[in-house]
Amino acid sequence: MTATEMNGKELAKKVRTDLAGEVLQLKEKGITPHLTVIIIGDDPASKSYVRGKEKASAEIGMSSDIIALPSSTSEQDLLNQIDDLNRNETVHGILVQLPLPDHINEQQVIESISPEKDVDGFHPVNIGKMVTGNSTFLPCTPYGIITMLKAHDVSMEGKHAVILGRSNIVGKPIGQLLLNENATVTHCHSRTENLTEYTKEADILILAMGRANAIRGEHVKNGAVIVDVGINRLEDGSLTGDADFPSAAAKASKITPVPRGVGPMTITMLLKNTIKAAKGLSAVGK
Ligand SMILES: Nc1nc(=O)c2c([nH]1)NC[C@@H]1CN(c3ccc(C(=O)N[C@@H](CCC(=O)O)C(=O)O)cc3)C=[N+]21
Repeated sequence: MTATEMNGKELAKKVRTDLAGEVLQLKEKGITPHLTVIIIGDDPASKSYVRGKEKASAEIGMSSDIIALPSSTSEQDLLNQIDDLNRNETVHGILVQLPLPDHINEQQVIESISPEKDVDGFHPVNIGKMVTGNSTFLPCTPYGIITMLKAHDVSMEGKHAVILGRSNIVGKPIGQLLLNENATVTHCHSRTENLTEYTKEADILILAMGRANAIRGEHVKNGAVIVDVGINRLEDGSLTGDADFPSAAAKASKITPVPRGVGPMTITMLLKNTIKAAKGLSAVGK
């Protein structure tokens, strides 16, 4: 089989056109959806992602601002900033760019963001709602993946979805969302024995372990749907996924490229969550 490409950049463009319409409607009511991004330190990759979020917000008519703090910022200073943003009614979404410096407790910071402004969907309240299937803010990458699979008519019901990777922001939550779609879900990770026995059985294979070009055609079931969440920067500066694209695409029925796959969908879902926050739909009782 030769796979068709699920192009996230093209789908993102379509979805963002719809979102721009929603922003316009909100603006007519006097509400401009606003996202505040906090970035600590000067990691080039983080800075580039944050610029991407700012640009995407502007393109659909939303407003955003970036609070750039030095890597020496104390945890208390960061918590104080978040507290101000929680109280600021003009701010609808708050995103703290991860990873944080070692001296700051990431979980503490995530829990300090008001669940109603947690457009990343990382707060335990929002994770709990996702698990029970009555979500408010779904985490952006898994939400983007499900949106892509549905847009490409991939049936999930009863299918065996195998996930490689168990991070809090991708591996664990995508498993929950696939389960909510009635897939049969297997989580694999770095300690999994005989990994390829699982990958070869996958109808839907989610690659989120961060190992450049590690999964090749010989590890993939004929006709499988592959979603590649890997973002691996090679020495020559180019970006590649966790799949060895040519050989994996030769076996699969559908596959996402890297770049222009899951990444642009992640940002799109962040915009969608921020608009939802601006509508006040996350507030208790609404
Ligand atoms: N609080 C928080 N929320 C996040 O959502 C978050 C985070 N921290 N930390 C880092 C990761 C990574 N992430 C990406 C989003 C878009 C692309 C993306 O659009 N990539 C483009 C290519 C970009 C390039 O060329 O560098 C693409 O795949 O086509 C990539 C990576 C969000 N993250």
